[in-house]
Amino acid sequence: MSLPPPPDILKKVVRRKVEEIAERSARVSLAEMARRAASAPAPRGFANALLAKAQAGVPAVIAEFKRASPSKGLLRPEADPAAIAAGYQRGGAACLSVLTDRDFFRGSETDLQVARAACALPVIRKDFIIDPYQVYEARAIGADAILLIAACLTDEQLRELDGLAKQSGLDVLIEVHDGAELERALSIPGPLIGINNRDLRSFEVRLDTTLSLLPRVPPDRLLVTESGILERGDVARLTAHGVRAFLVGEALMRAPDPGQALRDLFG
Ligand SMILES: O=P(O)(O)OC[C@@H](O)[C@@H](O)c1c[nH]c2ccccc12
Repeated sequence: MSLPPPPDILKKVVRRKVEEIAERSARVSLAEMARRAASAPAPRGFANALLAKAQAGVPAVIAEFKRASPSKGLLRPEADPAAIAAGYQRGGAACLSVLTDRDFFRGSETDLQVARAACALPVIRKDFIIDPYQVYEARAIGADAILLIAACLTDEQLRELDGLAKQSGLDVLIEVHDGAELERALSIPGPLIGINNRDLRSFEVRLDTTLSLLPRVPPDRLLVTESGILERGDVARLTAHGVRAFLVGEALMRAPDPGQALRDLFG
């Protein structure tokens, strides 16, 4: 895993997504996917689960199921989503995040469905969502929320996908990495703002990304700090600056017992 990253993995992933969406909508039409979305079971309330923890003064943690990533290679390729999701719930997670991208993260829709069925936690579909088709698909497979990454969407796409998600009953986590993206995200109403400490273009991770943008996040938004939270010191540093919500993957997925690792990190 010491190879340098491709110059812009985000572009590469988005190019592949465009192909993937064409393949998928040839198999299951947009209209059919919209029907499946409309008949999916009621969402579990992703944003509310986070807000409840944060308001209670305990860290609101989104614990992530991730088998592999372009930046870290294989983390736990044979992991069992049911066992890990149940462990995350026992470990005190507020919510679950499941990577569904296949080609870059070795995830799948099935991983999300299996993980969600094994616990009572609300689940966010972690993928590169660029098209309404994927929003319906998220709802159809039972997701309670989706991630929208500002870096790969125009303002118009952000608004359209956000609106469609909310109409479908999904909560939305808008992810930003710099001040310009934060301004764009703040123009869209909603309780959650994700700040990704990892630059998806270079893979560089700096917790200072969160700390430097934090003063610009209004108090009526819940800031979710994402990526690179590896040890208790990281949590302490962010908490000391008022951060109340965390998205953590690698540190948990690499541990022998991910649920216990969650407790150790935040307990
Ligand atoms: O494994 P980490 O460093 O704890 O990071 C988790 C999560 O933030 C990361 O997986 C992530 C954040 N935004 C993304 C967008 C796409 C794919 C993955 C991500």
